[in-house]
Amino acid sequence: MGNFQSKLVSDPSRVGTPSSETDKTAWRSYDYVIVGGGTAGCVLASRLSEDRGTTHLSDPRFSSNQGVLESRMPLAFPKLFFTQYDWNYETIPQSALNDRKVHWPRGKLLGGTSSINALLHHHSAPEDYDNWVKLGMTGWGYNDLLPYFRKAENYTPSASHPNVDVSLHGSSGPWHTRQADLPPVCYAIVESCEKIGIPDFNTKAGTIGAANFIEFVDQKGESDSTATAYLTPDVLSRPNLTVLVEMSTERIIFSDELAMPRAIGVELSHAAAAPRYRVAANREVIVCAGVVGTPQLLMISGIGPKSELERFNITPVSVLEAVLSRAGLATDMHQHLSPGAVVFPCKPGHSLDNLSKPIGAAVAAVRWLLTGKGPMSHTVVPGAAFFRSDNPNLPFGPGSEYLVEDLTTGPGAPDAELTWFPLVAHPSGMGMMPKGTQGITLGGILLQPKSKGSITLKSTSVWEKPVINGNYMQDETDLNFLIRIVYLQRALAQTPPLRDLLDLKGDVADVNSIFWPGDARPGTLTEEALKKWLSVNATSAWHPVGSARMGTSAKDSVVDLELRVYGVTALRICDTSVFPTQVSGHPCAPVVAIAEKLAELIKTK
Ligand SMILES: Cc1cc2nc3c(=O)[nH]c(=O)nc-3n(C[C@H](O)[C@H](O)[C@H](O)COP(=O)(O)OP(=O)(O)OC[C@H]3O[C@@H](n4cnc5c(N)ncnc54)[C@H](O)[C@@H]3O)c2cc1C
Repeated sequence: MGNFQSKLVSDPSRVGTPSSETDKTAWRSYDYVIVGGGTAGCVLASRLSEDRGTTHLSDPRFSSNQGVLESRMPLAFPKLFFTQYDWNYETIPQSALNDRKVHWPRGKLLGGTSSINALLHHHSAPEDYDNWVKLGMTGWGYNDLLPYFRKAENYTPSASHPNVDVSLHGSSGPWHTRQADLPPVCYAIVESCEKIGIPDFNTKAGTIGAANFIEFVDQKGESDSTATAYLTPDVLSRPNLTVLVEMSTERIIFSDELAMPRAIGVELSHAAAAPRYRVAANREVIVCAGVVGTPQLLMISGIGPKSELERFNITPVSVLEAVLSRAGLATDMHQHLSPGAVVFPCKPGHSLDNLSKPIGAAVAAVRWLLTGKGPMSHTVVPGAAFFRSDNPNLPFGPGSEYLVEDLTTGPGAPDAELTWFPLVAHPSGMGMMPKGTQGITLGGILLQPKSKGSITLKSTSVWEKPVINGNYMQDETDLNFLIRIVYLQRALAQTPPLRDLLDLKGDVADVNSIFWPGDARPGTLTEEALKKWLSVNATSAWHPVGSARMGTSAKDSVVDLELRVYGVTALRICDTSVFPTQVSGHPCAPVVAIAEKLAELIKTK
């Protein structure tokens, strides 16, 4: 479409037709209308516009990723939390988490959550996808997706990481990945992991293992979101691509003239009370609004569970019970849960805690600006160990007494992850601690929790956030997993070479100290105290998926195997909401691979 000089368009009158115009043939039209310029949306916009099909991409309010320094400086991503670039969702009070509301950050700028995330490039376990095939999703196994993981990626090997199996990585895709130079403590942790029985995970030996991550950071040391990777100046200058910003899609419009409703366009606006504009989709509307935005928009547009549509008097277009809603019920939104940050004191010179001093941060920032190197050029959570909580050879200590179920996707897949931060992280993992404190932090992720969450409409307006219920730790097995993770963290800290860098005294008796339970006095580490600590510190690990899942039947899923929404035509979904089940790792590279696969599928039809 169009001859826009501006690469990002924020004036809806230039791209749409006022909603007062009822003659659909008069609406401005595009071949594809992509709702949501997030992680998956940017991939689709870029790939679909390669062949000059017409693409229109929309993203709400806070427009460009350009000029947002914290989105380009790898270590700085937590600084975007609670800002205008974060949707700032939160759950309702969680009874098992001391009635706390849990923050759910989501990116509100081009690139979506890939513009505010921790930059970890991880495929998750092959069995996760092979399990999708077992559930009937032919064509979505690991070997089906691997070419798309590779197609997206432009990996630069590093002499300091010779174990990486490069056959699993692409070398000519748009998305730059690499390994960073990290503080020595990060390598010491990997060595200690090997000593307790968790080997390197970057090899063909499998996804159970420990390593410092490959990060989506380019050769200049800058974060590479899908916006910077896929919407380059060249792509943005394509005459057939219009990227619309500072706006929300308020609803999908369907034609009622056919036997099966057809998505014919969307309605957009700047603000709840602003004028509305319509754009028509000649071929398809593709919703990429993310795990919260997608089910919300579907329900508001008439696609969702009968009871939820009735509750808000929404005219049904397609009744699909699997769109997440159902107030108060645990449905199938998969998520990840973290026990919280366990901090261990360390000897001087081994952590990045100098960055908590303004002068230390300023020197590091200037170094990064001038050279692209130094601590600002890598993520704050650079490595992890993936393991099975039922591995009898791991030193869970007293944690072994807490029973866990096998909820993994296969014998080679992990159910838990132990992460590390080379500094003292705030208890919620998002900030720096008081001056003078030196330490390293071990985090953790329960990868396959038994408790599932739900999303419910609050109103019929996209301008009002929906109700999110994480439903965390409603099943005791989830609590038991977290207890095992904490005991494994303590065992790791006691293992050289990590132990030699730490300053452990084992005498912290105050359960409110940042060094409890990491350096706890043994007698204080009672079951009651640890469970209380977990209820106060456990939090979301930022990976909800599956709120509009793929499946073989409209009875228990929302999209078919080509990501087409059941019960309507010309409407697809492509984002983490379509994951049929949770992956036992990090979902950003998987959703990019899914978007690459869908783009090819659409282009070759
Ligand atoms: C803090 C944090 C750290 C993370 N770290 C990692 C990591 O290191 N590695 C990893 O693999 N995963 C990580 N994740 C998870 C991962 O980033 C996300 O799962 C993934 O990026 C989600 O992609 P998506 O396409 O589903 O949605 P998003 O990227 O969130 O995109 C959705 C887009 O839709 C837009 N939108 C919503 N509603 C509307 C509407 N009505 N109209 C128009 N646009 C709309 C949003 O603004 C957004 O741009 C992290 C997540 C968080 C929050």
